[in-house]
Amino acid sequence: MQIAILTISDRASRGQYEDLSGPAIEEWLRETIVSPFEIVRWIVPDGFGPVRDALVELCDEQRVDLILTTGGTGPSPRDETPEAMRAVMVKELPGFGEQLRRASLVQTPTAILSRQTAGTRGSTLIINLPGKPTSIRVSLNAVFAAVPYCLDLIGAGRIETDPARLNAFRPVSPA
Ligand SMILES: Nc1ncnc2c1ncn2[C@@H]1O[C@H](COP(=O)(O)OP(=O)(O)OP(=O)(O)O)[C@@H](O)[C@H]1O
Ligand SMILES: Nc1nc2c(c(=O)[nH]1)N[C@H]1C(S)=C(S)[C@@H](COP(=O)(O)O)O[C@H]1N2
Repeated sequence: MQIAILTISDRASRGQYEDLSGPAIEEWLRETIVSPFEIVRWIVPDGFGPVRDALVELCDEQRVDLILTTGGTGPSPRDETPEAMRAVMVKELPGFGEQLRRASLVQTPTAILSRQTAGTRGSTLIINLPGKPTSIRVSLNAVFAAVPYCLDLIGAGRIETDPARLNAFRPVSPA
């Protein structure tokens, strides 16, 4: 089971500030997932090309099971994560974006500015999170219960979570 964390930020990619969002995602995953997994961490600048190329390579060459992106989802001219997602995803899962924006609205009225979404390419699930480090926990807490079953459905690796932190929901199919 390989999980990629893709930080999308002009300034973090240039070393102008320390990437705090990628490490916040890694910390949350290490606290929550109890089955074996490896983490790959990449940082790319904003913009369509770098994000598209990173997503394609992580899906098609590295064959990771899950990609969590952070950043580039807003309306600023350089925010093109959703455009790159549209070029890369084969199936969009719009429920992720709906739930993520709803959960973040509790923190900030500007949550609706995020155009974040999720989707699959082959047996990889890609989920977008906003760039702000403080958005990470609320976002992952809001949607991750559905992630292990989604990975089962697309033929990706299996994730078990610590039930004290998060109950992964897997519907029981009738015998
Ligand atoms: N990976 C990150 N690590 C730490 N702080 C971040 C990160 N991404 C975003 N931020 C913070 O959140 C703010 C708003 O995020 P946004 O994605 O709009 O970044 P930005 O202002 O476009 O910066 P950048 O030039 O890095 O892309 C940033 O100004 C920064 O303070
Ligand atoms: N939980 C949470 N969600 C949030 C925010 C935040 O601070 N916390 N910032 C919002 C803002 S101000 C913007 S512009 C969008 C897009 O951010 P991004 O371009 O860094 O992805 O996410 C929104 N979602």
